[in-house]
Amino acid sequence: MMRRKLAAGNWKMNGTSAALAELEYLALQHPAPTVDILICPPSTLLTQAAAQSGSIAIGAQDCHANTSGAHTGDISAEMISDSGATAVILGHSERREDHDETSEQVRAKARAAHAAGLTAIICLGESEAQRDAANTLDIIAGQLAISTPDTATASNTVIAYEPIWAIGTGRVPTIEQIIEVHDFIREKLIERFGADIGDAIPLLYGGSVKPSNAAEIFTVANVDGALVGGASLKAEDFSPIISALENS
Ligand SMILES: O=C(CO)COP(=O)(O)O
Repeated sequence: MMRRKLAAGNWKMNGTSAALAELEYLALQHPAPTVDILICPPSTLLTQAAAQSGSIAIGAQDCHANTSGAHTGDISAEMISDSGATAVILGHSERREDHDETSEQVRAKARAAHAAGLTAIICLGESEAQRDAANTLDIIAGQLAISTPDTATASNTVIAYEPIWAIGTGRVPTIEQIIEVHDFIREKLIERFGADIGDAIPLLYGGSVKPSNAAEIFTVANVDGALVGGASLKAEDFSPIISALENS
């Protein structure tokens, strides 16, 4: 099974218009990539980024489940699509934590994203306490089952495994731990969606991915790319991660 490979950068709440120079520089370094490249800047930069990102696709970091209405401060999937972006990160642990987002809400948002023609990147991950209590696979199974809508296909959905304790900490799971969770997610997707779709949905690893560890992480069969935070902010850091994925 040849799955799409994806190097995705999540800028989180970082970047004013000056950061677009990094995007331009990254696009210049990868004019004809052999993997998909996606940058998710803050929503204030979506339109400008999409207009000048060349070979790099642009995504948002959240959307509302409704198409429009009285939801001050929120943006809809249709608005994201209208900006020129093609994807949206949903259910990131920082949103689950900072905004009390539930997996039910993530599923509604993913449905809205699909309806607007966006790729939904659905994030899952256990806390350190949950891992220590040997609950990782239960947590992942629950988040995956509830957060993923029935509208998921191999072309509109990506699942990202991001252990919370590995985000921004410099701590990375062992390769065995990554294999265990990614194989488990793959099995659950095939169980639910059948082999054609379940085997074709790309799975990303996220959490302290750096140029120094990317190649090793990309050796895992069910790792189809990465969702990168800190190391996606500078082209000089993200570029070697893209190259590692291209060479994997
Ligand atoms: O949360 C992440 C990407 O969504 C990972 O962040 P870091 O790469 O900074 O650990």
